[in-house]
Amino acid sequence: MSCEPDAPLPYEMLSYLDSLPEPHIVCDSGYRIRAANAAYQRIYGHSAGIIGQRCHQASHRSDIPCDQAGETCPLAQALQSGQRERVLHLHHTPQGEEYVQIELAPIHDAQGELRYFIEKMEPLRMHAHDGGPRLTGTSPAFRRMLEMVSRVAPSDAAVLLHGESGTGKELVAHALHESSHRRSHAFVVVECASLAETLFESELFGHEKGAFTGATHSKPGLVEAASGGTLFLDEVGDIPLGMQVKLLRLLETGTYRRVGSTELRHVDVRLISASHRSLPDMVAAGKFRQDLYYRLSTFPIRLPPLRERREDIPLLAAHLLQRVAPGRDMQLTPDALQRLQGWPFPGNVRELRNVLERACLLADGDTVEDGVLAQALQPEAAPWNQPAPASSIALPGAVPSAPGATLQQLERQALLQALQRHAGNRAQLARELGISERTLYRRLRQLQQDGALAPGC
Ligand SMILES: Nc1ncnc2c1ncn2[C@@H]1O[C@H](COP(=O)(O)OP(=O)(O)OP(=O)(O)O)[C@@H](O)[C@H]1O
Repeated sequence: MSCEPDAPLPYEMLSYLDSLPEPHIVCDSGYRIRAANAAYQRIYGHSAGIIGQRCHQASHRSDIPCDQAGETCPLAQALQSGQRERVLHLHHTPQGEEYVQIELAPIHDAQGELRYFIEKMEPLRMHAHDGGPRLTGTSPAFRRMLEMVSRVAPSDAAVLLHGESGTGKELVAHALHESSHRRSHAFVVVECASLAETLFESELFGHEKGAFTGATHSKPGLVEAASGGTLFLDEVGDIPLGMQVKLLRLLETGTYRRVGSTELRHVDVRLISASHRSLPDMVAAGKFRQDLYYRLSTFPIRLPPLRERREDIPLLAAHLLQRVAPGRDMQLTPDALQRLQGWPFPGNVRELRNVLERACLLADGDTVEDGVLAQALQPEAAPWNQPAPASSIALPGAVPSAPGATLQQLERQALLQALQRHAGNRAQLARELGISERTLYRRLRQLQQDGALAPGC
């Protein structure tokens, strides 16, 4: 533990802090850093330099305390409340800028005087694995969402992530798992939209040998695979009604039965679910059980669409350019960046990623000029703006075009036209539309149910 030499802190306190695995610092009420523990030195490696500095200088490179710079300051809050305070801050660290969960505890002396503040710092894990996509953003809307993530991550509460397609729900689910005590166990994704009703139960709960035709051996389900870890139900609104009651039982009792077995099994999983559809509306329409909805949404988190956090586009673009063109050091010109910031992005971050990937393919060098970007944005716009080609194959129940058509009808028409252009290539079609393959699958299934598309198309 390193500590300021001319005013030694109680040895017992320093020795205790050194035994803790998380980075801790000790501050006085004048914001001065008095000591940093061994974990801090191990992780941040520059503790000697920060002793004697003010905490806002060390973490924010700011000469004024956080609360005077428009941020929440846990030390100022604790001075007022006399209690433990928690906040999420964006810190400068030797590894770059990093979101850190801060828990600050006030320490009193024998006379009840407030003497010190012990600050625990835990980085919020923003990606599923090193080198993988990383949750990126600093806008107020993004930070509000992240604050919720950091609050609920350490608990076992069921979290419901809701927001438009492409806003990063799966990425946030990973961040929740990685920032929880379950991170050394499995994170198992259940793609509810792509599981046929007949398969759902056996996929989720597993089955015994001979339970149904083709069950040649017994097989554990996804719930079992997630034991001790996190089960992520993506597009939870697509769970068949008949299955919802079984899921409810799992949530309420922690028990389930494999298909073809009477044996009741126990499992310990944390549940995170996601939906781009409004579950309360589905409850009102009788398509989703209310009791299950309440059970899943102990802690709901809304993911803001990209249009509510346009300030994040430059940072997101820089991050995504590295991902889509590794090793090329791609940059956008100021004009191109401005064009990007004016784009509506109905497909959110996924659409941004696709546009940038196309732009990198179209650009010859390391710079994406405005003209190239405009070209890259076209395929995103094309399905919504182009009239139906004259040679369009007549599909059963094709919807009318404007005037008088509703937005929903136009969207369906655009999808049918795009489908003709990409016959057979669903992945390419999904990329062009800026939606996930799962979302595309759902939309196609809806068209088939409505009779606008022949089954099997
Ligand atoms: N804040 C973010 N920072 C960096 N990348 C992001 C962010 N949000 C989303 N992405 C990227 O955008 C794409 C879509 O994200 P993701 O699949 O998590 O969205 P989703 O909301 O689950 O979509 P859907 O509802 O269609 O399943 C992914 O490539 C992901 O890495």
